[in-house]
Amino acid sequence: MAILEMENVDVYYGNSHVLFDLSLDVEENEVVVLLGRNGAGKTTTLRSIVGSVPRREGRITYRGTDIADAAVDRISGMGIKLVPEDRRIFPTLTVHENLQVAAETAGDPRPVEEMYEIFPTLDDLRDSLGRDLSGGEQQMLSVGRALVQNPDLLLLDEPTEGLAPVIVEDLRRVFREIVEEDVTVLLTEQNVQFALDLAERAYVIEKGSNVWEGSVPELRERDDLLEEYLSVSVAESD
Ligand SMILES: Nc1ncnc2c1ncn2[C@@H]1O[C@H](COP(=O)(O)OP(=O)(O)OP(=O)(O)O)[C@@H](O)[C@H]1O
Repeated sequence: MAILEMENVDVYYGNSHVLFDLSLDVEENEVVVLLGRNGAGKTTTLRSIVGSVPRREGRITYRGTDIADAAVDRISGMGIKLVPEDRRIFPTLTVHENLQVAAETAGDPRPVEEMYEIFPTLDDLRDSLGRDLSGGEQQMLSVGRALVQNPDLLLLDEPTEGLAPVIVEDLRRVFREIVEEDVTVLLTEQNVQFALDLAERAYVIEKGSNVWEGSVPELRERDDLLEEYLSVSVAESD
């Protein structure tokens, strides 16, 4: 059963029309990836789900409740947590404090210590300030801050952006463990290889519109789509 449903959604920034009749759904315990080039509308789609940009047309429902006009706090309170592209950790708090603050603001948090089991790298950095972490460590902390809040649906916006390949490899291992925990995830990615490795189902969007949806194994066979909309070859995505 779909827990999140977006139907025929249109979003504007001022007069600029950015999402056109966009539809997608995410089922419980599924990992779904939203793929598309720079500027395709991936971030805007996630923002419309969490309520930070209003939709002008269309329906967005979460577990059967209409959330299209709901406030950001209410949507967060329903268990939808976004890890934004810019990570937004607290630079002057330690790793441990960052996790504690996130846990304290959640209704039903997980124990902070569990985050150190998922991210052993963070365990060694408990007393380090957020601003002193590398990009990969910040990304782990940012995901840890969302996970400690025990999300019902985790939205990840380009988690590998700007990270060195060796760090992406590390993240891939950690994310695999996370998705095996039965968390429901909708992620956006430009790193097709990373995305196809984690997700079960994919949507491809171009200029704010759906151009394809299907299973990841099907997408791997679609060299034409990967080249046309994502500028990668099948060989690169293997
Ligand atoms: N705050 C804003 N005001 C006006 N236009 C915006 C704003 N944010 C994004 N846009 C425009 O909306 C379109 C979709 O942007 P969006 O960030 O959703 O794409 P994306 O697929 O996430 O790409 P990226 O990988 O660059 O983040 C782009 O044309 C972008 O320039």
